[in-house]
Amino acid sequence: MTGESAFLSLLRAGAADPAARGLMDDVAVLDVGGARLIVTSDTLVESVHFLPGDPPETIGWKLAAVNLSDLAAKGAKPVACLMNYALSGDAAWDAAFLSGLQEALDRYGMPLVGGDTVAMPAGAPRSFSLTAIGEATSEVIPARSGAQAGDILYVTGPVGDAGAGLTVLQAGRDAPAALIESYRRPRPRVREGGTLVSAVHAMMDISDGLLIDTARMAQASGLAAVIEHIPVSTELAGLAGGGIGALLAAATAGDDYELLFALPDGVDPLVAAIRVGRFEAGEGLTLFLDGASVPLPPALGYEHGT
Ligand SMILES: Nc1ncnc2c1ncn2[C@@H]1O[C@H](COP(=O)(O)OP(=O)(O)OP(=O)(O)O)[C@@H](O)[C@H]1O
Ligand SMILES: Cc1ncc(C[n+]2csc(CCOP(=O)(O)O)c2C)c(N)n1
Ligand SMILES: [Mg+2]
Repeated sequence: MTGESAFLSLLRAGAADPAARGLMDDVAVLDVGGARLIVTSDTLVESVHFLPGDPPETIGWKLAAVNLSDLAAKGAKPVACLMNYALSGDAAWDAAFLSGLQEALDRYGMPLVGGDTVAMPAGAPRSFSLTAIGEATSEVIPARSGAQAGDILYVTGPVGDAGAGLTVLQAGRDAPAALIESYRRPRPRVREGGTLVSAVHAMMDISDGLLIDTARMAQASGLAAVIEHIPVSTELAGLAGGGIGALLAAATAGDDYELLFALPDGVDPLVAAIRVGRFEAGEGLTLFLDGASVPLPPALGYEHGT
């Protein structure tokens, strides 16, 4: 057993508490004294989640943003967060990281209320974790598992910009600033999540890629999903073209932090959204683009340890 999904399967076997939602969701949901808290935790590791040369302000921003994105996926209102910080060995770098973190926390109203600080052995990669706490804003908190046959699948924006930004940064090439910005400073869809929460049958954020995250929603819901459209930005189309290779790269790169949600056919999403597919009885994921069936790529998205 090496990969992330195999390890999660082991964890799921022991996740009996209802708050865990079977470890099949973006968050835990805790009933505490009449209130419902939404809790999520994410880690960023140097050379895994960000590049060693990325500006430290953007890494602080991204640590907050990836957690806020999971809260957004449940329509939760941010309440507070805790951070586990490994000193970088460079005080100016640490201060710049904190300024970027604070900017995001101020923007989305999520105060830092605690955490822990350590130093790592010399040469260790930088690594930071944040645990975000939100408050439910709806009676039913959407899971990944609620999609129904006939539902339409939407995303709140195009996919693949961040992945393309990473690719050009890794290659040391020039790229439209928007792509690099998407990679370094993702914008969590907190407002959209709050609007969508009462209408959707299922909702999650796209962190690992449109294809793999759709497959997860389909599996959690006991349905088949058909992807019929892979939306890309004009910047990405300008850089990579609209060929099938470019579209599949966009749908599998991950780091998008758009919301992916299922709505009954005919229901208006009420936020800017792009229709990407539908759910039907059965199981698995199929791709059907421009009226033709397209074989799935070997990897549907990003998975640690594979
Ligand atoms: N080491 C762990 N211990 C306990 N639960 C875990 C662990 N790793 C993941 N989980 C849980 O497994 C579930 C699925 O995790 P997954 O990483 O697929 O979702 P996510 O947090 O939305 O994604 P991302 O990490 O890309 O933001 C979540 O409920 C998560 O809290
Ligand atoms: C340097 C570098 N290489 C690769 C990637 C791509 N990447 C890493 S983790 C992840 C999924 C989300 O993370 P998690 O599942 O841990 O929340 C993605 C898409 C990156 N961001 N930076
Ligand atoms: Mg998530």
